[in-house]
Amino acid sequence: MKEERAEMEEEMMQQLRSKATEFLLREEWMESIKLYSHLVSLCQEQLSKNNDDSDSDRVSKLQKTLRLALSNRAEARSRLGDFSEALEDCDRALDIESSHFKTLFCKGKILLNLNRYTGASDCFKTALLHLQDNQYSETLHGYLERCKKLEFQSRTGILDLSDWVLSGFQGKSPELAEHIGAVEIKKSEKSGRGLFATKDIEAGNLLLFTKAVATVRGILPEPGEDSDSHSTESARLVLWKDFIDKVFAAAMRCKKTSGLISTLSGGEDEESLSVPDISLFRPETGEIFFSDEKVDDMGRLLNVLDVNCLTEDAISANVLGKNCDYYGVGLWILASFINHSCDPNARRLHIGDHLVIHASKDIKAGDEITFAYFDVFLPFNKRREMSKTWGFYCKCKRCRFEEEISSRGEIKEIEMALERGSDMGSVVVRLEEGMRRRMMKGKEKGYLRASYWVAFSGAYGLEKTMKRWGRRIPADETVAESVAEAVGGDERVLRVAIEGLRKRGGGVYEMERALKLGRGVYGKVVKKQAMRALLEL
Ligand SMILES: C[S@@+](CC[C@H](N)C(=O)[O-])C[C@H]1O[C@@H](n2cnc3c(N)ncnc32)[C@H](O)[C@@H]1O
Repeated sequence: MKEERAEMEEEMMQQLRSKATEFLLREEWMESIKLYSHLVSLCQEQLSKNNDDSDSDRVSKLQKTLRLALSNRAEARSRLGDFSEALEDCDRALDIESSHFKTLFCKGKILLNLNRYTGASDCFKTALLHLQDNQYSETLHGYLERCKKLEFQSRTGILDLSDWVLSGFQGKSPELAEHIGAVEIKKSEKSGRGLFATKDIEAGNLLLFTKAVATVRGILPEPGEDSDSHSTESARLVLWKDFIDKVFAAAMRCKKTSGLISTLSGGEDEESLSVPDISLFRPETGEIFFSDEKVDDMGRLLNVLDVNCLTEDAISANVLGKNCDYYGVGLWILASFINHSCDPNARRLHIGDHLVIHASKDIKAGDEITFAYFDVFLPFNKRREMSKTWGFYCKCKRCRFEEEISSRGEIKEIEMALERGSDMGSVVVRLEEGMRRRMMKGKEKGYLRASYWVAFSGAYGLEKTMKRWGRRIPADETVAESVAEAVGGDERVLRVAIEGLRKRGGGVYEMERALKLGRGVYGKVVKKQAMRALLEL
């Protein structure tokens, strides 16, 4: 009787196993997970019943089936991006057979996806030791190479995208690691928390690079002949809805993601928010217990996204590769702790779904890291309006200085001349002479030149204007450098500097100056030759 039942149970398990495998092979992951889960329960039930069974053959057969079910369920779960649960399955399968090739391979791929390069590498190495079929050898070596490259990037924060840039951004964007440099989260004098440097950082060096929780991209119709602002807005709303769904799904799939999202500001009283330890954001920190997870509160999630999302085409960002043709929005968790300044010391670069943040000026240990939320090449009053739409008043050094002088007659005259559409050359001359009279120096000059950048670029761009005013206007490269030193450069400043360089037929020294400006704008992500290609030099 007992034997008969055992036979029936065995047959049932066989059927389950072959059906589940069929779904797995057909890539019907959900169905196969369902059946493997059933098989796992049956095996566990049988094993507990056979605890004291003297039939060791049967116990070992059951263990084998359980190991197979766990290993295959891990594969299916990982294909759905359910990495935490897939990892648990792998560990359980490896507890049964620590050298099981398929499970080691699957676990390695999962750890690689979770940016845990050393753990992934260990799995691939152990899998190589237990390789029975040489056809996998090349694949495993390929994975080991990838782990090595990504671990180096992650540890050193050094990227070299030269080949990709020199190929004209052909193919997919390069695979990037997660890197958190010399930074920490602390209370900020601006509001709530901010990101701070823990070491001196040279301009161009990378502060962090990180993959988005989710991104969406699309082409927004330009308001014009074929569409109006209403259709642009509806297209944006469709993308936004898709984005919310993606963030929600990512948070539901991974407890760590959901916990980290819950540390972000939802625009409430920021002073009351706690300061999370930077180690929580490191990929090696696995599952974490968060006491106040609030991600299933849709209202709060929407507020968090509203406060923390970044658009790729912002003026303070550069986009490399094909994404620059799209409107893109994303959520990058650690970058969300960076506050705004009109006198920023960092910029961002978008590569695929990665955000790369670099120092756009030299940063001292203890300084707060800031980037611009909006265009800071605008006069003080315009910037104030912009920061108001973000719900704060910027009180950075530059704003404090410009607020103080904003009521002066000469500033008012310059603004009126700009409004009247006066000759840009005369506006620049008026500003430069005013600064000379007031004996302004260094950064103060850079601040005002950035604020009235439109006048400078307008003047440099018109031969007629330069003929008339040229002798009373400082050289384009001098202005570009003083602006970059004060508020960090951007592509517009670079363009003016490079145009000037071209006109003068630029020597080695001038070329070096342009490359230095380029490193401030793009960061040190390419070697010299590729930087020249980026700058079209
Ligand atoms: C992306 S979060 C930055 C991190 C935020 N301070 C925190 O504690 O989570 C954006 C919010 O920070 C605040 N913020 C950013 N820059 C600021 C600034 N310069 N002055 C005042 N508040 C600022 C605003 O409340 C803004 O909505």
